[in-house]
Amino acid sequence: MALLKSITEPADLRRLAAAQLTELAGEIRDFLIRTVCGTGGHLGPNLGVVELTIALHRVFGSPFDRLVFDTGHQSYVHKLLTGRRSGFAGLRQAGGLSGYPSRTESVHDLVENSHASTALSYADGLAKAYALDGSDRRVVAVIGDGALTGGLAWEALNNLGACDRPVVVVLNDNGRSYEPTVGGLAGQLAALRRRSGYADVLALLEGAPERSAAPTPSELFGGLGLGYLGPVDGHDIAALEAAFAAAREYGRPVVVHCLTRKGLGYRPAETDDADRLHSIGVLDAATGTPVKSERTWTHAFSDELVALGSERPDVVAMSAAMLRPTGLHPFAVKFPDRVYDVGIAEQHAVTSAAGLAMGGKHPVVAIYATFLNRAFDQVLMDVALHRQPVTFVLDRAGVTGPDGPSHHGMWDMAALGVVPGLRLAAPRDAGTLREELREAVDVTDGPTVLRFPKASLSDDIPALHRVGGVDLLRRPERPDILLVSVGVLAGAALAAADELAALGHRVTVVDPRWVRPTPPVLADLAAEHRLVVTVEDGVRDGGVGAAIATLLADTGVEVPVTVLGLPREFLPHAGRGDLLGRCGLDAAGIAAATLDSLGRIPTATTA
Ligand SMILES: Cc1ncc(C[n+]2csc(CCOP(=O)(O)OP(=O)(O)O)c2C)c(N)n1
Ligand SMILES: CC(=O)[C@@H](O)[C@H](O)COP(=O)(O)O
Ligand SMILES: [Mg+2]
Repeated sequence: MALLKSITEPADLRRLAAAQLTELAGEIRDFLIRTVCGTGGHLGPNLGVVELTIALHRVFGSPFDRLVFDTGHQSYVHKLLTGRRSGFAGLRQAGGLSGYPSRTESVHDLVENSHASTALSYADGLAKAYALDGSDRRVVAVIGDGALTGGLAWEALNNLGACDRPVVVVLNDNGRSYEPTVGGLAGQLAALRRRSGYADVLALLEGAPERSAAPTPSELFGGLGLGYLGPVDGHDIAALEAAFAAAREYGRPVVVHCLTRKGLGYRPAETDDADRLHSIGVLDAATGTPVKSERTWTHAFSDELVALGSERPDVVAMSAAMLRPTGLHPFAVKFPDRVYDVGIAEQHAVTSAAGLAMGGKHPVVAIYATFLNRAFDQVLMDVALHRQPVTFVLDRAGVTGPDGPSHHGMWDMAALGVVPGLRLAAPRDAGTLREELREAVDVTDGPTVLRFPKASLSDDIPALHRVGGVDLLRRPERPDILLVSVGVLAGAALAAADELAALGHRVTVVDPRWVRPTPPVLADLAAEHRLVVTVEDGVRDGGVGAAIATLLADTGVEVPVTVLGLPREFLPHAGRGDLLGRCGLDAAGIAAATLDSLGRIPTATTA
């Protein structure tokens, strides 16, 4: 590790000889395998960009020249080369290194958002700003072939193709998102990958007559007005440096097409046909096998969807390049012609689902809660306006944990709560997940949404009985507090009720199940208590609890409501339980907030 330890800033790279660069690449791979297997993270993607990142930092002068990493999951090597090796022991842990670029960590980092397909737009804007300042700073956007399937990237390419600003687009083409990249673009890139090597393309660009018979370097990009250099061997540092140096002087936007291999240098990743160990938990580094495997909410959804698929031939499934992470793979195996992977294209996924519904199908769009944010208009105007029966299954809802602020799925219940005709359920356990999924696909006149966390499953929580669609989980004699728990927080709510009961309080606990729109029966239940407390793992403002307070106000039920939820903040990366506790959404926090509210109820109204 001597060479890696000697690199504290990119300038240190430029004094290394070629042989040392190869040795450094080996040290970086060893370091990544050893540390990321111990912490979890994006091992496969980062093993694929070792040489590419070394070459980038040798040719471009970060932070004067700006490097923008699309999605940012492949920025570990960049972090190692910019002085953050010592932080990797705490990767993606509370107070530790972020798994994505972080402006507070380094001046070399720019974009923290882990949502794909944004880098080219940032680059376009940065280049415009530098052009206005008369600066000759270069802007380099590193984008994967998967991220290039996102529509936003093509909006940016359309603009870049018409300008003469010095933007370098480094296309990190490993042929995969998680799975092999899909769509017509994948075919085009595959054709380009099969072309001769980089030197041939340079000769072509220089117009050497013997090359004139070859096709133009890239109809894909050239046709848009962008330069194209490549394909380049993405693991040959000298070739990469030559291409980047040519790109740096190109004078207008140019794509450098780099061919890389995801997971290179770690056999379990290189041989993993699923997703080249794209995003891993803690692994046994020697074998590449997970240290622990547990049954999660995703498994419960996956199994029930397969069962539904056998009963309902109209049910089809859709993913935005995340077939396995969202649990759709078993459905795809059993019903290969009824599952669609549209690439990293959530907006297209939603509107295409509206089309499928108009065609008589019932699409189930499986997507991480945070990634649906970018398709809000499509849910609102393409699905709900037309009252189309599309079911959205939002995995990673609530606090996800290690992936940090742009991954927490905390906005859905507030954002989707304003969509007319949309119904949203928050199951509390596997049993209610199965039940509510079936209820959702039976809805024929509008969108339905289910949301559940990135978590292992606990035991099912039985209901005493159901009233107005709401499950009563606890119902003491002469209750004084109504505790409304949303989804997975039912366990914490019941534990809080136990703590309050030990202090003599009598707490009714209910699970609304379908939380948007607000079940009217909650007004009747509230009227029987002297305090209502709502708890949800979604943003508090405009969330479920706020809507319940509005219901009570609209129906004249004058019972105080305490709304507990996530703050309107970007929450850091940390353990999920730790973050929920910090936000007062564990049993102790719920009990304390309830006692505090009780203490503020004027005694005149005390029963
Ligand atoms: C909008 C959005 N959808 C989905 C994801 C999940 N995701 C993270 S990385 C990734 C694959 C990225 O593939 P690529 O851009 O080719 O990068 P590679 O991992 O191959 O280096 C996906 C789908 C995301 N980050 N953002
Ligand atoms: C970068 C990205 O968006 C995904 O790779 C994400 O990190 C996966 O999250 P999970 O590990 O929770 O599936
Ligand atoms: Mg890729």
